[in-house]
Amino acid sequence: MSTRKTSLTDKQAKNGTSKYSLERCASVNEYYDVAFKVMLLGDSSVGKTCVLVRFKDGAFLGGNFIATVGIDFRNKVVDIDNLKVKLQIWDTAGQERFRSVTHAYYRDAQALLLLYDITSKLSFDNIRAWLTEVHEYAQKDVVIMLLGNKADMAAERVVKTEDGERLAKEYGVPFMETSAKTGVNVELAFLAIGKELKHRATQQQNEPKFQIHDYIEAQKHKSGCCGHM
Ligand SMILES: Nc1nc2c(ncn2[C@@H]2O[C@H](COP(=O)(O)OP(=O)(O)OP(=O)(O)O)[C@@H](O)[C@H]2O)c(=O)[nH]1
Repeated sequence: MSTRKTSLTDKQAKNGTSKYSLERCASVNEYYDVAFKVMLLGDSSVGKTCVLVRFKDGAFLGGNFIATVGIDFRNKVVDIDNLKVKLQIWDTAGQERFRSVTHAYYRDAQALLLLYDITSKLSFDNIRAWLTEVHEYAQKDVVIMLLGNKADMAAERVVKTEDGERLAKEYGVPFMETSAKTGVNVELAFLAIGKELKHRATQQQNEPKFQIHDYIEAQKHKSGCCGHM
């Protein structure tokens, strides 16, 4: 596996923290009922690593940008409907030169979070190319969610929320804007994916199908947030 598990550690080191390896060991034996693999995809610097760190640790990796090399992963166990669900989250390098490495992991993923940066038109335009790759390499029934990240950077925004919504609708995937910096919608994105996967895995025949779009909208209203920031 041509991974460099130090990629995040480098980022952490830049930020003066080094707790990751300890956490990883501590979580090895954490109890769970069911496990799913989730992959983060999108252009380099859209914020994949930061979104993952926000979800895992509730922290923001600010400072200098250090690109992920190859692929890295983190686990988090979350409670979903009284079940311990382990999300094994693969953080891929967005840079073109690592594409062949990441292709090898697509087929094992049960869900894909596809990110763009709301301050980068190019990263948004490239989403179609990412979706083409997804259709080529991923499982047919993979769960996909589109995330417009860096929603805190309102002054630099170049991609409108409606454009993200329109694209998501075109591909029939759920959408929300997130911020790894403020944390907005990050947990919701992972929990919605976890719920969808858990329902798929445990659903009884006569049970109503879980509606991920409805769940996301209901949670946004519950939190009193517009859901776009
Ligand atoms: N303001 C703001 N900055 C962010 C946010 N998310 C990420 N960043 C910054 O964007 C830069 C890139 O973030 P990363 O998470 O390393 O990007 P990546 O998508 O993992 O990049 P690759 O590893 O090259 O694929 C860093 O400087 C982060 O601090 C966000 O939500 N808001």
